[in-house]
Amino acid sequence: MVNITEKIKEIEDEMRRTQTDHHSPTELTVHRAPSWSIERLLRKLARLRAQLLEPVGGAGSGGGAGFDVSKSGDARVALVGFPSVGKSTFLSKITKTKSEAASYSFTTLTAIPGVLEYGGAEIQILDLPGIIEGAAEGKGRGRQVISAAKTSDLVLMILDATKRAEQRALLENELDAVGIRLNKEPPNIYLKIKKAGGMKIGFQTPPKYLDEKMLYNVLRDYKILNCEVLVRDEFATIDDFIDVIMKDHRKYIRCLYVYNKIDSISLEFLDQLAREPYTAVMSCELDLGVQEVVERIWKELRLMRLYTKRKGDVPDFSEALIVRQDSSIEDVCDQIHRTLKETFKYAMVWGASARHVPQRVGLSHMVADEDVVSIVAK
Ligand SMILES: Nc1nc2c(ncn2[C@@H]2O[C@H](COP(=O)(O)OP(=O)(O)OP(=O)(O)O)[C@@H](O)[C@H]2O)c(=O)[nH]1
Ligand SMILES: [K+]
Ligand SMILES: [Mg+2]
Repeated sequence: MVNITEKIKEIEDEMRRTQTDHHSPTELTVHRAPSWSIERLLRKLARLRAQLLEPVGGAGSGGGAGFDVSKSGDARVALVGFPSVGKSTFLSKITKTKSEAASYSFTTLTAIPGVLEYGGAEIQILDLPGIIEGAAEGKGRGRQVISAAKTSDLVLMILDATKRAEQRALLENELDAVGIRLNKEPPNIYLKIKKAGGMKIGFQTPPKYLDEKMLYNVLRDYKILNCEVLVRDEFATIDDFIDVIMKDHRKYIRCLYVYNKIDSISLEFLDQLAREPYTAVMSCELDLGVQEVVERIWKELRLMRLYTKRKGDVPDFSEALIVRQDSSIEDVCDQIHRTLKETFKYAMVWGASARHVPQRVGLSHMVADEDVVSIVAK
């Protein structure tokens, strides 16, 4: 068998020759459309690199495991997208890690972690191989990529603003197929499986898309014969109900759609993209909007930075304590130490959550971003 890596090298050499043959140095602008022969070589290269991604033993044997990269920092963000949309370029821009970027597809063959430092927080950014249609069924490293996405706190779906609009829905379908629900809350349906007593099905408000018979049939399909169901959402669908039954295999993750390469689209189209929900636009090449995307990442992660202060000392602004939004002093205690709550007497709070500064508060007080907190123990 001919070595794929050698073949790839041959094509890369040929591309280099073609490029220097056809263009004088002054013509070498970034936005130049590739010539026909270059395009052919790029396609060939992508095909070969896709073979490198195929799991040994054929498609589908890649299994459900992600890449062997341990989680670190305060949160994990996965860069998911089709090949060559600029995932690696973005990682190299916002972290100190350099991930190889090139004009051919499947440049990245494994998960490359980088650390984004944001106001004292450390966010792990995972650059991943590009995925293609059929990824959920195990095409390429698709399964592995999707598993990595499943472990993240935020999916950053990187899209190429110059490519057709369907790319977004195609990717969403791939993630949906393995139980990832983007920007969705778990359905508001109560289900308790029991040992006996038959099915008890109730609706809090008259349902629009469901009835008792439909739920009964689904439950029977899943061999759940004894249970209690209360549908609290009048707009719940059968798919929502199945998600509740399959809740151990569902993951609700926030997603930010990021259109890259806006340097190559019209202003009108840019304006249209930027208005879509959960969407940001950027050009890594021209360094446009990149910092805004970083800020959106921080916002979507819904984290807060707190600073601690010892009695009589100045606050320690060198190291932030990272907690989820909607955290109380009790959550803060748990974050600092497992048993701190037991000796907790009161806390002093400076900042946006304090009615007057400082405010003396108890465990149930809700903190705000950039508050300074001093815990006083018994
Ligand atoms: N015009 C333009 N090109 C860009 C931009 N960002 C990245 N590129 C180019 O897009 C190509 C692909 O970039 P990569 O960072 O390798 O893309 P990727 O998504 O990591 O690709 P794979 O790892 O192969 O999936 C490279 O030639 C980049 O120089 C941008 O903002 N505008
Ligand atoms: K690439
Ligand atoms: Mg890459």
